[in-house]
Amino acid sequence: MLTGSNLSKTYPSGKALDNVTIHIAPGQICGLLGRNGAGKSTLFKILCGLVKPDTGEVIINSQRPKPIGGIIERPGLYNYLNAFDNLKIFAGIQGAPADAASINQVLVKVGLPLTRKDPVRNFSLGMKQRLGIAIALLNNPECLVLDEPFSGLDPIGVTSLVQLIVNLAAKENIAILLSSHLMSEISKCCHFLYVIDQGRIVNSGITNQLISRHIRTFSITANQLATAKTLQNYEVKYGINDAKVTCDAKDIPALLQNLLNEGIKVTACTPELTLEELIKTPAV
Ligand SMILES: Nc1ncnc2c1ncn2[C@@H]1O[C@H](COP(=O)(O)OP(=O)(O)OP(=O)(O)O)[C@@H](O)[C@H]1O
Repeated sequence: MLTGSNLSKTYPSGKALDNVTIHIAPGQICGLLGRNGAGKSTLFKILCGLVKPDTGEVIINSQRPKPIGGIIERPGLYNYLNAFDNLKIFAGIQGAPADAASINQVLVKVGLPLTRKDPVRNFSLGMKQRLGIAIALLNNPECLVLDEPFSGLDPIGVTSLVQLIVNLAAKENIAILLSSHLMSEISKCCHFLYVIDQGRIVNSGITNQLISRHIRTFSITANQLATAKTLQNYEVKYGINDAKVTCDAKDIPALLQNLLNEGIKVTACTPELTLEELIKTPAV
């Protein structure tokens, strides 16, 4: 169990964290959502013991040799060495088993091929992220913190990293905290979400509940939507291929029926949620 309790931090540039409290249970994946400069990295650095908070404390109940491991900003790698040698060096630094079998086991755990013997400077961003996670996993930590793990990855890279994170939480029973400013990516793998803005937690909750509570925008796809009379009763933004309609979720069945009555066949109706909405309208 990882608990950050009443954490505050002020830099000369201003207040970066303001009385932040978070909890993450073993096997749980928590997402920290926030815009640039919201305080995500500062919180991660405090949790990892890299920055001292002005007030508050971090408590990790752990029987494992390493309470917490993680990647903050980018994984720090020796780019001129291969993945195996990177892991061997970090295992030496962290006092983790550095024999070939143990290193290969970690490579397999994060889905890196044992056959790649070339320097990691040749690796794709996704592979570098995996190697960073492998280094963080050395010594079997209780908690894993990943700062913007999906940044720069293509959709296939995101999907496969999401799968890795989900597997790690479930199989290794690790408490995982990851940050992002993108709703769609973080909502795919997190059990619980915290929303941070200007250093404060402004919203939080079980992911599904938080999302359904705040959805007010639906993307509707159909032919001839621009001429639909039904939509004249709603706030609508027309896109090239869809119309974004603002309304309560309970109004959607009637809206779709009215469109059908007009002869407009809806082919997709997708709920949309932006970070701005989660920041703007906190939970009651
Ligand atoms: N070492 C530092 N010295 C001075 N100010 C800092 C320092 N680190 C962070 N800050 C400031 O604290 C605030 C929060 O920064 P932080 O990096 O924690 O945000 P973030 O949510 O991680 O942003 P991003 O998504 O852009 O990485 C920002 O205003 C930032 O400029």
